[in-house]
Amino acid sequence: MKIKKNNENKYHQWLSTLEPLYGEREARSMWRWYQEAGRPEKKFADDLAKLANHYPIQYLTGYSYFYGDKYLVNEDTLIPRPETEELVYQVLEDHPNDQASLQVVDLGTGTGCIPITLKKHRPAWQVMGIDLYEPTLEIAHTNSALHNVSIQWEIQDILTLDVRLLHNVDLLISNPPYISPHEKQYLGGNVLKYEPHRALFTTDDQGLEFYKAIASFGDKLKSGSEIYLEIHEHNGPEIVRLFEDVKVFRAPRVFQDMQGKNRIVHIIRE
Ligand SMILES: C[S@@+](CC[C@H](N)C(=O)[O-])C[C@H]1O[C@@H](n2cnc3c(N)ncnc32)[C@H](O)[C@@H]1O
Repeated sequence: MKIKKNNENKYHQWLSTLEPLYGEREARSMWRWYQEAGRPEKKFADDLAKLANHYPIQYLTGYSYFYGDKYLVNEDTLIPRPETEELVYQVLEDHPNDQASLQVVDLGTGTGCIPITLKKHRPAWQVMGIDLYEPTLEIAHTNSALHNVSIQWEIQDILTLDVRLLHNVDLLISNPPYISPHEKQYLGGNVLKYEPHRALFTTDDQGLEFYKAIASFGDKLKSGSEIYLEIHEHNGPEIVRLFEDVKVFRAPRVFQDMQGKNRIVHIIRE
């Protein structure tokens, strides 16, 4: 009874602090998330102060969800986004055969949410996840162990990728950094302040450097292989042009997300 009363007080404190910042619905859903995470009681005041400062609840509790599954996250990993679930959905939808043994590579893997989900749904696939940063890949590795799937993890720079890795690849997938430096001003404080900038930003003004690198590997991919890319909603035409210019690809298809925004580009190697 005492505990319940204590929890009630906390709940009121929670709502009065977070509702003005996040709205009622979000503040309540964050409360449920917090309860589920089972944080130690003595951390409550500190945790609430962090959340009031827009620290993501996913980093606070150490996990997030992707495609219905739980993933460890920390400040070395981007928090997986719903748009990326649509990318994975498209790949699975286009490749329903769970017996085919395809070679799949995910460039810029973060938590490993893309390759792990693909491997869970298509166990016959051989899947590799690449990232430049060791602490990020450590989280991806732990996530694959938690999900009990076997993925090959590689440290590589996408911009100077060892193209021998692409030799036998059937599906190349990437949600690379695609926000240009001058768009920083439009990002929410929580994203800008706490999520890893190396996962978000490009160094070029158009946010295209990773797509340019991937298009340049084009001739190293085998005939019939496919590329699936998550893109910035404003960059569809430029990215299509980049791949058209290389002349080894069929006309790229652009898919819209549930909000009707350009979000995925699909390209097939001739
Ligand atoms: C937008 S995040 C995507 C993470 C994850 N795939 C997802 O969808 O949630 C981009 C990822 O690319 C990685 N990255 C950034 N620059 C890189 C580079 N030059 N080479 C390889 N990986 C890089 C970042 O560490 C980050 O994990």
